[in-house]
Amino acid sequence: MTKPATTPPRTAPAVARTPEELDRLRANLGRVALVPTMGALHSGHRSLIAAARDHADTVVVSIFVNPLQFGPNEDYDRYPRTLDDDLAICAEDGVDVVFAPPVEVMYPGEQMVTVSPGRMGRVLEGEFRPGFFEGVLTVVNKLFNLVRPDVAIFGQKDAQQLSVVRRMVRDLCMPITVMGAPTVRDADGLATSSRNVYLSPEERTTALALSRALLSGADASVTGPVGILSAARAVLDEAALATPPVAVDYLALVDAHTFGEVPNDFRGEAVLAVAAWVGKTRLIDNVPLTL
Ligand SMILES: Nc1ncnc2c1ncn2[C@@H]1O[C@H](COP(=O)(O)OP(=O)(O)OP(=O)(O)O)[C@@H](O)[C@H]1O
Ligand SMILES: CC(C)(CO)[C@@H](O)C(=O)[O-]
Ligand code: BAL
Repeated sequence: MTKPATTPPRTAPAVARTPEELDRLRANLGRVALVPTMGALHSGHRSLIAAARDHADTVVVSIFVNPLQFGPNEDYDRYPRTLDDDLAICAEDGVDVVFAPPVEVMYPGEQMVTVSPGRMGRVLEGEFRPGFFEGVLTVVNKLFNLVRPDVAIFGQKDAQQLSVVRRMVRDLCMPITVMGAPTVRDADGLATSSRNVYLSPEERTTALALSRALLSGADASVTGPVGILSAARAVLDEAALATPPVAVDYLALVDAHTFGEVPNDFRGEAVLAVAAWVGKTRLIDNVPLTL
């Protein structure tokens, strides 16, 4: 006789919406891991939650679409908000606490004091999204102060964000370990992202050029920075002629620690990063390379 398949019991996470509710849950948490998110959870977020489980006794997921990191013409208003589905995923993945504050709780008045990312935050994403990293670091700082995690997990998919957060923790002596988790991709290579829901089927097909370009660059890694960039650029140039086209904001090969562009004789950890528009959707992707 075969044993019937059993599904593990689902326990709904405790949900806190205010710092006070969070404080009431604080007793006996042991080692705490925080996974900061903007919700609309997908397989990428779930991999961060799994990594958090491996490194802590208590997993806290924050869900907050942070207005401070969106520019005036960006997608703050239409960003997907799917809290009920997110809570079901958190229950399935054994998240202990979800911190989902309303905007008034995180920003009760004018945010006069903010965190500056320095020059690392002014290139690539920082150049195309002015104020973005200042908004990210300010909210991440608030989340760290409210949740007080021992470890915080961020995705390599947002490689510059991961590096800038690491640098904030180092430069401001914050007692937190920052961990990076690898990029999760769909079977066709597209990095999973909450914004992928904006893509029409045709746009999604075009969008595959981003991961193809990165793969092509990585395959050319023995040829050095110039060869890597021209291999990736060739794929993107072709995709610029597709219907609908890919419109590139940047393609860059940068030092993984400083996000400065690498010289041709560079040796060390690098990141080949791309940001591009497909229709009205802006996508980013990257691949880490050791040169
Ligand atoms: N495909 C992925 N693989 C690994 N980590 C990911 C992936 N997508 C997002 N993350 C990580 O999840 C965390 C929360 O990101 P966020 O909620 O902004 O999701 P997102 O899918 O990146 O959304 P967006 O579409 O806004 O870029 C970040 O640390 C981010 O790097
Ligand atoms: C880190 C973060 C949750 C801050 O709002 C956001 O930038 C994100 O989801 O990557
Ligand atoms: N995933 C980074 C958050 C943002 O694009 O606003």
